[in-house]
Amino acid sequence: MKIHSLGYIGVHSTNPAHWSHYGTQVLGMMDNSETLRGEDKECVYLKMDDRPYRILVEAADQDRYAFSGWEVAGPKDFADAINTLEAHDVAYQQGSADLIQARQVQDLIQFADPQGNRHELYWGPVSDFGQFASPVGIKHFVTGDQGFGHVVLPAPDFDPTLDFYQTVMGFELSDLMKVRFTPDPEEPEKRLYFMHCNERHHSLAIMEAPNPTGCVHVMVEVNSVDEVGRAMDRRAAAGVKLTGTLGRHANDHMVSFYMATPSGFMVEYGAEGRTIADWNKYSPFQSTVNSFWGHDFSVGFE
Ligand SMILES: Cc1ccc(O)c(O)c1CC[C@@H]1C(=O)CC[C@]2(C)C(=O)CC[C@@H]12
Ligand SMILES: [Fe+2]
Repeated sequence: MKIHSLGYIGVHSTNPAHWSHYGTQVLGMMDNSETLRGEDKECVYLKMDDRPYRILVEAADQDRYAFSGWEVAGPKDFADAINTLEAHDVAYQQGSADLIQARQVQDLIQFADPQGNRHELYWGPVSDFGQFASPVGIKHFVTGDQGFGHVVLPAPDFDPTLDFYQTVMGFELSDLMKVRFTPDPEEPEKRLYFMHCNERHHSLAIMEAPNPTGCVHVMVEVNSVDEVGRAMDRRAAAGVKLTGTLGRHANDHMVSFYMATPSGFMVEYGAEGRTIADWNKYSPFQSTVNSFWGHDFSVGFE
């Protein structure tokens, strides 16, 4: 299947109002819930560009990442995607009219990867082209054809999950890492595979470790390093936990830091990520370091 981009993410929250405050005052997005909320008076829609929303927060009895929404470019790619799922015996659910209305798309299906990570696939987002006006003065998030950003999902059952993303969903490998989480040399290395579906270096990564929050992190990208610095200040002012210090990644060249979200997983807030215009000229590598500099994750365990 041919995926255009990561369109939106869904999170579950025991208190969606926390996400409204976090989304507007820390992330710097707009709360577009008043316009989009239907019957569900609790859910929060966060807007970061000309789309009506890119983060959807649903009230639930658990704080966790809920689903990734993948966009395909039109009805033909949508039909092709369904054929591919059927050919691989992947169970999927057709979205109801109510769900399609709530998501503001033309058509939508839901399915899970072999690990149980939930996905939605849709085409034709509804847009009123309402301008993005950040409550904290961010010029713009880097989205468009590169999509929302990226998501890192847990995949302790690594091989079938990797195969699903590459063979069924059509992601291609950007690069990979083998990570040791403990100093114990007996402990086998865990794989971390970065994959792409457009010019963004990676829209998806899978990590060979469980995560009770349903997600390792999601990344959003702003237009300048100064904007990352201002987000660091807002993070500190709001008393949000820093989980990874500022650094520049070796693979996608992103300058970013990591912090907690109200639903347990982390958000990576970055700028200056590179794009790959021609993947035919690119060759995947294995990196042995996270970053050229920075990105100390030990602060998250303090
Ligand atoms: C290494 C790397 C490259 C590009 C990225 O966008 C990116 O997020 C990362 C770091 C991924 C990852 C993490 O999020 C949590 C802590 C991790 C698991 C590590 O301990 C190594 C890689 C880290
Ligand atoms: Fe990341």
